[in-house]
Amino acid sequence: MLQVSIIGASGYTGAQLVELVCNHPHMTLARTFVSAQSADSGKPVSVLHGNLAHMTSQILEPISDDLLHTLSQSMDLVFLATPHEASHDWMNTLSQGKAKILDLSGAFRLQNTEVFAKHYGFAHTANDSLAKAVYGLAEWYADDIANASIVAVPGCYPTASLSALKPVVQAGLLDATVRPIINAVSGVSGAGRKASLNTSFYEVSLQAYGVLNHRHTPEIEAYLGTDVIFTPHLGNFKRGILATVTIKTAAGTTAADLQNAFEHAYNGKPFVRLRESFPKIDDVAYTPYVDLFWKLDENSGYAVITSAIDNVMKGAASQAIQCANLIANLPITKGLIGA
Ligand SMILES: NC(=O)C1=CN([C@@H]2O[C@H](COP(=O)(O)OP(=O)(O)OC[C@H]3O[C@@H](n4cnc5c(N)ncnc54)[C@H](OP(=O)(O)O)[C@@H]3O)[C@@H](O)[C@H]2O)C=CC1
Ligand SMILES: CC(=O)N[C@@H](CCC(=O)OP(=O)(O)O)C(=O)O
Repeated sequence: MLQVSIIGASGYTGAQLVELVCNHPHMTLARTFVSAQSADSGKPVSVLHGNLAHMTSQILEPISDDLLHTLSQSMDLVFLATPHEASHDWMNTLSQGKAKILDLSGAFRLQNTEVFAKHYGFAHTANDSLAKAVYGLAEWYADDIANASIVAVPGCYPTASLSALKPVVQAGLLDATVRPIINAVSGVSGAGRKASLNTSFYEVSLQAYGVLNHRHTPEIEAYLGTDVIFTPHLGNFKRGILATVTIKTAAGTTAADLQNAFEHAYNGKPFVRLRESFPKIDDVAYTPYVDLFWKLDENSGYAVITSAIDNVMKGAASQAIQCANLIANLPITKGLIGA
């Protein structure tokens, strides 16, 4: 059994990981952590997340530098479901032992440290760890992930956006002179569990934010290889992302070409469902799937692709488990689909 610890286990993605690890037939949840000063340290994780009540009696422990070192030596897998700064500051210590680290934050997704500093607001100084980090978009970088000691699990919007766009780029069907336009709506769980006015029940409506400067724009561009216009929106629902992606296809592209591109990209990829109509958020909420559908106007060359995911699952925790399965040489579906 793989010995697993989760740091940030009281948050939305951390608690989702607790559930997935407890249900995983090859993983044992050894320890769960919150920050050193957390008001929740000493509490059972199931007191904060009642859906876990039947599943675990794990207590949330306060993390410390000494413990990071211990975990690096004693665990097989450590999941970081923590703020970017915390993951950044801890990675060098955590990654020095045998443990493989799966980081759900954005701290190790961008190899360009200037772009990182501009979008994350602090300098990247964990150079050795950054050099080792592999981007965890599981359907696209499986071989690299399988051999990685540090996985930077993608952001939720980049997962939805790249899943829609990469097949088109890979097949050479994108007119690269016209930037893809991504409009995406996320449920409030995307903003994390901490209380804030913007995400309180009475305030949340449907609104664009981060316009033309969201940190996921450079992440999408880095792993797509082309610039995009990305506009996130906050919606008044709990879980899920619906991304509507408008592209100009290369001259002469047919509907059959697009169909072939998606079928080729996702043949044998059990978490990607190529749908026969436009997916809705309820189709994927609380699941590890990406649902895709598209329509091409062959006259104008414009196509609209819809991508739907659960931000906490495929956009974070279940994608991290996919990556862990790859590292452990287990079937990628283990603990997520079927037995
Ligand atoms: N929510 C989502 O849909 C997605 C989130 N992510 C990323 O995953 C990470 C976790 O997100 P999410 O679960 O939403 O966040 P939450 O705010 O819900 O949870 C954050 C967790 O980290 C703990 N924490 C906060 N500060 C520290 C610290 N300095 N040291 C140790 N633990 C700390 C919190 O507990 P406490 O403060 O009590 O210590 C809590 O357990 C973030 O980096 C986020 O950007 C990525 C993809 C999707
Ligand atoms: C609705 C909402 O606020 N969503 C978050 C994205 C969550 C995510 O993917 O997180 P990281 O890239 O930070 O890991 C945001 O826009 O900041």
